[in-house]
Amino acid sequence: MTKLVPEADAVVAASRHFSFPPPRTASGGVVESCRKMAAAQIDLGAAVTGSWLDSMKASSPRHRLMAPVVGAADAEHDDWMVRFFRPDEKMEKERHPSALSRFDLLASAAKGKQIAVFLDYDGTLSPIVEDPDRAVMTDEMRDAVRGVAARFPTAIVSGRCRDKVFGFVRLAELYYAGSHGMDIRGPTAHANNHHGSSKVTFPCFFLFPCSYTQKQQGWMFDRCWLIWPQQQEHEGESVLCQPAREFLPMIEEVRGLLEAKVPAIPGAKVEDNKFCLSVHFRCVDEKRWGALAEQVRSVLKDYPKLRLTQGRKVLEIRPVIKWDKGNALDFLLHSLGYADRSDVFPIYIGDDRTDEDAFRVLRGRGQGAGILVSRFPKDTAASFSLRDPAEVKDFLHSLVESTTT
Ligand SMILES: O=P(O)(O)OC[C@H]1O[C@H](O[C@H]2O[C@H](CO)[C@@H](O)[C@H](O)[C@H]2O)[C@H](O)[C@@H](O)[C@@H]1O
Repeated sequence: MTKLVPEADAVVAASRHFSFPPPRTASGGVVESCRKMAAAQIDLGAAVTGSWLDSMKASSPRHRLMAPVVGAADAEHDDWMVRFFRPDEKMEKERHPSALSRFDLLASAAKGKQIAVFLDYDGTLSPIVEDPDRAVMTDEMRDAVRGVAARFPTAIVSGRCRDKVFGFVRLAELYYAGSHGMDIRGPTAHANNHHGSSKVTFPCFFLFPCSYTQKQQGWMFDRCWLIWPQQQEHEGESVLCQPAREFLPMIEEVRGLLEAKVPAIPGAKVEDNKFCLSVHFRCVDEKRWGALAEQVRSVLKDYPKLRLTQGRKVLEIRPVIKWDKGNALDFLLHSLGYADRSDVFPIYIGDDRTDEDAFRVLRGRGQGAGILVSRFPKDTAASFSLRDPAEVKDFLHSLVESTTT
């Protein structure tokens, strides 16, 4: 049976929005710009150089593991939400109000704008569990996501391998950004999609037949796939963006090395996320965390083109290119043709540190809302909060209801 994890460790969230298909660009299109953006942002100093063990402990604070009574944690959370709240002041003055109880704030900010929804997976759409292979999503959550996707461009933005997260979500009408945004693909089905914002402005190798769209009062292309031969995975699959393609052989090599070493630490597990790797230590005795960190370090020292980041009880190994969920959000906004529009309202929901990159993008754009999923107060660039996936589901339903005429 899937074991739910009772604690809440370090988390943060972000949001993203796509409009499809991508706009034409002078530099050769959105894939080319994806390549250039990645190349321009190589982060040579990102490898963890301090104490890995300290960092692992810091990301798993004891007070979160040992919150003595639920009431105490609740009080702390409420304080976090309302610390700077004054009813007459603007949204920014409220610290991280609940996106549910202050749905009115969010709805009024979004009024008249094109909403787009970006969803992290683990800890956001599915509860954190001990076995990463069992982090399934409920049918109720799937229905909620389906409802949102029928109204707004919707994307899953996950650290997982894209195929794997698709296997959990199983909704073909969504955009998927796997491997922390290093593997982005558009929808493969439209399923009652009435976004009303799709315009074909991008040169494509394949165009699907166009159709008359009443809402737009004109002929529109239903769908358009860009096939970039170098990055195509298999026949018929379209890939929008894979900025770390050249790192695949290296990641594969490191995966083999880690899989040979890591099982020596009981409970440790290597997960292949295609353009990145996860080394899980949720089930490792804390006394062995240092040994695990040393195993990983001994492998990575020979790979200066890889860097290490941390998630929830997981060490994440990825290419040194500066490409994260924030870049993926930017890319998708460009792809949707929303990048320069002021009437767009991207909503990004996530629970992990990696989602902060996307929250920051929203802050930088001065658009939309980042919603952090967390039971505990945290430093975050998000504007709103939700406690857990159950509240995320309720929020998604509220979003649909508030925009149903
Ligand atoms: O960006 P995300 O979709 O949130 O993915 C981040 C990582 O999520 C998964 O690990 C986390 O969830 C597991 C299942 O609940 C849990 O066992 C683990 O401790 C968490 O770190 C996934 O397995 C990783 O590969 C992702 O990088």
